[in-house]
Amino acid sequence: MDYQKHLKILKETLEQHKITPENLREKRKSFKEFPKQINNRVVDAFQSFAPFDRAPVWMMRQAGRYLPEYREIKAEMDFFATCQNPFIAAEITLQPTKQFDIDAAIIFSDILVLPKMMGMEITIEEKKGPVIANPLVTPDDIQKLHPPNPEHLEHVYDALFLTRLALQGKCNLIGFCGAPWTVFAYMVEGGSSKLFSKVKKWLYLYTEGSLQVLELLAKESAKYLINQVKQGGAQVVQIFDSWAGQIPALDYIEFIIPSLRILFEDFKKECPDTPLIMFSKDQNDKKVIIEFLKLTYNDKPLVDGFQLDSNVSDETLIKIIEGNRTIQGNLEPGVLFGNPVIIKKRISQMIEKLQTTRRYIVNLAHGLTPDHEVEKVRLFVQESQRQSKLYKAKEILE
Ligand SMILES: Cc1c2[nH]c(c1CCC(=O)O)Cc1[nH]c(c(CCC(=O)O)c1C)Cc1[nH]c(c(CCC(=O)O)c1C)Cc1[nH]c(c(C)c1CCC(=O)O)C2
Repeated sequence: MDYQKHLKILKETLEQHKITPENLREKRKSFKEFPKQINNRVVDAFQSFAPFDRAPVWMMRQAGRYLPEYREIKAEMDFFATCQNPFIAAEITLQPTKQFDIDAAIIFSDILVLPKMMGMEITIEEKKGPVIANPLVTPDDIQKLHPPNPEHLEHVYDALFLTRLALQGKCNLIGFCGAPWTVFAYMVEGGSSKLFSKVKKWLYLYTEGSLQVLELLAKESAKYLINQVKQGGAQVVQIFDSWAGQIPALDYIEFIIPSLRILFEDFKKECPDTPLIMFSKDQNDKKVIIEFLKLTYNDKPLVDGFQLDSNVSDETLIKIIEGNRTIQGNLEPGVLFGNPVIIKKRISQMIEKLQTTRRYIVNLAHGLTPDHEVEKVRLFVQESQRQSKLYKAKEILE
């Protein structure tokens, strides 16, 4: 397949830097300095005193099937093939930055890329989502897992590098990985699940084996994120714990946070200045946030910001603000199915509530889905920026 014809946004960058499939790796490894950062709003949202005109805006799953230009590529390529081709992955990452005036690009990849490289056989099937052919059934299966061959993840760093070059400093670049618990849940359930009974059986019956896998994933995820920053040029990282809400806060604190702590600490030892955002979806209990706030390394926070879903309580919000951490979120993406009146109203309410802190990044409560409309997404971006500016101006007048 001639994938090169799909490289529309990236074309100019490739020509300018004379990058070809043959020399990409070598160019990246010998590269010195990325273009100067013109828009640093997302990184600045982690510093209380950075200059501020409005809150930054980006959206989870901003690259994906709701964009016709993504569907065009996807019609010809398998999902993991798009992730593994750094040119295509960079092109798809850039697509939403052409459509909307967003302040960050998040690298096009998937949380399942890492377990795929650790021995899990994963495909993404239409309508079903991820399907794993060799799930972990009993603790004996842990032997099937192996650390990823570092070579096999280089394509992700290549894609980040190409994207960072092409962005020309016009917005920040975010790297990511799945949280150990969520990745483990896929590895055991064999795909998406409603009940999560298999992974719960592991956690409560095969506890030792579960903790062993969680720790292995934590260590490998940290290395992966460090490389996304140091090799690829990611400026912020986010950890997606999509299934955090499947177990009670008590168990999350006892069984899950210790592995996250390993991940955070390993990462921060190598990348102390790169902001880290944690997304523990549907796990907004104040007790969990307090545990995260307690985690430090060299007296510096391990978690710099929290991606929040729409159910967050005022008590939890106050803890985060008092802890001087950044808030990201949290408009229910379903609101964007509504008419402009309700969309604008909900954005206004979100900003009134969350922009009370300088450390705020506008986002959704979870990802965009294939049924979102490009024009409504555009309205979200534009209206969030407009209202954020107005809110800031009002604050100055008061
Ligand atoms: C749980 C999870 C996964 N992947 C991810 C999560 C955590 C966030 C969340 O809770 O949504 C994270 C993810 N997946 C993808 C990104 C890319 C960057 C972005 O635009 O945000 C990110 C950040 C691309 C993708 N990952 C996937 C797609 C759809 C693949 C396709 O085009 O067919 C995309 C664009 C596949 C995937 N991958 C996964 C699922 C459940 C699916 C199927 C969902 C679907 O079909 O929409 C696992």
